[in-house]
Amino acid sequence: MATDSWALAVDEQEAAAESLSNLHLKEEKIKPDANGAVVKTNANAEKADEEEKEDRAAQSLLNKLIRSNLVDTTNQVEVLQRDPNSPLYSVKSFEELRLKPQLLQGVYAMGFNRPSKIQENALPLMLAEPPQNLIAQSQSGTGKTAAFVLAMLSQVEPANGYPQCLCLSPTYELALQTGKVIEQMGKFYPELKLAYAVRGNKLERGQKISEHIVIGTPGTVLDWCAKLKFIDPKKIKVFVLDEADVMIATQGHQDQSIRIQRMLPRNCQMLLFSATFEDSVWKFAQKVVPDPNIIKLKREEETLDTIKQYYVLCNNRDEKFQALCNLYGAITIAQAMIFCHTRKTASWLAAELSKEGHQVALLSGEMMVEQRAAVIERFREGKEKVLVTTNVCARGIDVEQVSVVINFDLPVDKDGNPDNETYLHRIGRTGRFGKRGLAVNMVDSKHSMNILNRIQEHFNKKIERLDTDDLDEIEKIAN
Ligand SMILES: Nc1ncnc2c1ncn2[C@@H]1O[C@H](COP(=O)(O)OP(=O)(O)OP(=O)(O)O)[C@@H](O)[C@H]1O
Repeated sequence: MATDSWALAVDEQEAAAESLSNLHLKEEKIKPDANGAVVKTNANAEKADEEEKEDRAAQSLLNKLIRSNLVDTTNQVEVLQRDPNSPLYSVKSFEELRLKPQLLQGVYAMGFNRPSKIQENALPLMLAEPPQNLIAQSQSGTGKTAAFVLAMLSQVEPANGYPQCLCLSPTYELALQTGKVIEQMGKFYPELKLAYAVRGNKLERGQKISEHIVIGTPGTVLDWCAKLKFIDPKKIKVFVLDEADVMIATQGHQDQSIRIQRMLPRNCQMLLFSATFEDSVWKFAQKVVPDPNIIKLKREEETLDTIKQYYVLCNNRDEKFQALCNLYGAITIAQAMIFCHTRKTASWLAAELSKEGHQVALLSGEMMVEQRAAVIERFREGKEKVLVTTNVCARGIDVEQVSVVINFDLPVDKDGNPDNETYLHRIGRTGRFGKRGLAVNMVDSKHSMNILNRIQEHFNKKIERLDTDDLDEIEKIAN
């Protein structure tokens, strides 16, 4: 039991450290805005909330930085119309939307041939006359940002030199990412101007903003609307709340967003987007989007059906390392990801593997988000065949071509129970990428054997024992 609680303590410590490093990441780069809205540097205060918030924002940014394609899905979009009697429009081409020619040109220049699943339904709703309110949820990468950017760009009247669209993002970095999409899509629309309401962007008092679209974080946007009056909120026609799930995990952002929303005119179009839809997100969404249409796109389900699962019985960490070395030739036929419980173990393991002459990449929470994105990018390009990482750091990252997963430590939650969801996400495959895969779990104590058994029971899928001293067996799994 002592080792279990030790492992737990380490896990918690590491998870906290991962998140704290994200705090540093922000502190180094950015100072809090006048409203103090950004990051509390006193990490002990409101610890849990802050960690969660920083973690989610960092994950979201990381996914954006490494994504090169639309995440496609075979699931159907669920649409709940405010007026169930009105016809349900969906479009299969961008032409059907009768966009301004400059915008259509921008869309095609981005390489979009046809609307994504969520865009098929969301775009006609958002571009309808009169404009409709919308709450939309679908996983990251399904085309939400592109959808609302197109909606904002369509509504702007460039002759009016004042802000007409307002978009809230949870962090400075995420605001910049969305700004980039606006700039790309509006490339052939040069008269259209964009302003960033983020800390550090100081304007002279008494000034009015002439840009048509303002994108920023809630604290600064609230200042610009209420205290400094750079923006006249009464003239806003489209209000977008992006990454609502990340937003509400951030202390203060929910209240600030609501205060901004209350300043907008009644006929302003309200749009809210989120990758997930927990109760708290839903409650928030209802507060800021009156009379909404609702669009949901379920995540593609992952299964363990095409995965060969094994476990290796060891007595300690060194034996696990030895087993891994025995397996190394077999697993590096493809690309492999190795998951560790803590950062310390991940660094140790990467160093030991390097000493053995193996070329491995290490993805760690200590790195800045951009550095992490670079590591993943190199791995995706196949520059390294093995990526060593921790659960916290790699949560929510999709590296599709990985067909071998090694759980150097089994995934457990904060209470020390099996983390089945993480196990499935690490190892499972969606129908679309229905490739075969291989998972090897390292077990080094009674406790971890118990975790493994519970995982096995949960999924009702047998995990076979593998003897890594037996070369024939190793050969068998590699094929
Ligand atoms: N219709 C489309 N056709 C092809 N690619 C698209 C289309 N719409 C968006 N994309 C691309 O797909 C990727 C994901 O799109 P987008 O960022 O809009 O998704 P998202 O749902 O907003 O993700 P996140 O929740 O992470 O912000 C981007 O690289 C984007 O350029």
